[in-house]
Amino acid sequence: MAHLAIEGVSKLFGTAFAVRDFSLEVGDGELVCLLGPSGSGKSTLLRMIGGFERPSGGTIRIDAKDVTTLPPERRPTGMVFQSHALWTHMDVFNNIAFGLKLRRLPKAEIRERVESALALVGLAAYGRRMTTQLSGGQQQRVALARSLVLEPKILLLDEPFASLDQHLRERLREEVRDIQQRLGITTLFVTHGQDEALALADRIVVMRDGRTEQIAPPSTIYRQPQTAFVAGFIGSMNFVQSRVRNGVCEHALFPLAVPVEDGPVTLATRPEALTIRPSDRANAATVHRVVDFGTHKMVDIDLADGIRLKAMAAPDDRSWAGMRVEPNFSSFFVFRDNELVHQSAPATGAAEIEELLRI
Ligand SMILES: Nc1ncnc2c1ncn2[C@@H]1O[C@H](COP(=O)(O)OP(=O)(O)OP(=O)(O)O)[C@@H](O)[C@H]1O
Repeated sequence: MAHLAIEGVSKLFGTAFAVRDFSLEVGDGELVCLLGPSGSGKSTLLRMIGGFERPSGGTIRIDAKDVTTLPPERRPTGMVFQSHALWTHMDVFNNIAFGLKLRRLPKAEIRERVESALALVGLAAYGRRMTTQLSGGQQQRVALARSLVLEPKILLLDEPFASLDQHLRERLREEVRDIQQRLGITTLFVTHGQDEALALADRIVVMRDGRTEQIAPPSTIYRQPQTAFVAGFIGSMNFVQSRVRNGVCEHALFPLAVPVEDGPVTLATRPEALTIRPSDRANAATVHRVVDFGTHKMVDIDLADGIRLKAMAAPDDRSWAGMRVEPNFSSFFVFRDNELVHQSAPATGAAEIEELLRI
């Protein structure tokens, strides 16, 4: 178990910041996901924590000890990369034992620790296999065991399952979560998959251009996004450019009262917070497309002014195809210059979020 404190860390490559003034504390046994688009600085940050990259500024502490300039082998961290780089001339056992042999541990202890690491990742019977005779998922499990066998205080995972198919990825991430909880190991997990972050994390750090957009537990990130970027990056979101005049967000079809200063705003609402009802108003929206997911229907509607919104409808027999409808927002967000300036009454319930994640 370990506590990680990152304070004002930056990384410059030439004149460009890959990570800028980044701060984060990760508690004992916590699993934090770094989530963000390609190039947002996730890997660079992880590599700095692991000692593979030296920060241009700031400090990194593990259990109050400053490790900012220590090389990887002198840090209590273990890193698993996207490409596992196993040794092909060694069998699974020796791949995992390698780090322990470097530490000159007694043979019996090495055997015991490798065997328990193999059991932990579900490969107890594979010690004598060559790594070339393993599937992609098994190879990633070996890479994980190779890290865990060194008993790191902090586990760093850089998109470890990115090259695997969806089904296997889901299974392995559940296994990692189980192992992580069983060992109580402080973990940072880099991903650009929002499902992965929502499924795994105690807290999510949403990154953009080397900076933090928001740090919060998954349900808060989903239900109370603090920026338009976070709102659009996690889950499905409808955005409508609008303007507030005298406390009303003006739109012909859905004028909404919003207590913010006059001026341009971005209105945002999740599909599950947008209901539709049949309408014969002259400027009613028309249903463009209906996709039936079994648990619910996703209905694309076109407003008279060319805006397309996604609404969620009940999985009943009603055919919305081609109908004229009126939208109704049960909850919405208002952003100005990327910042949240207003959120209507509580957003969607946990059951709806779960349903959404099953899509
Ligand atoms: N060794 C390097 N030299 C120069 N620029 C680099 C180097 N490593 C990373 N960068 C740049 O730093 C920025 C952040 O890269 P990084 O790999 O940390 O992003 P990422 O969020 O992990 O992206 P991805 O999801 O694609 O892995 C990018 O603009 C990248 O081009």
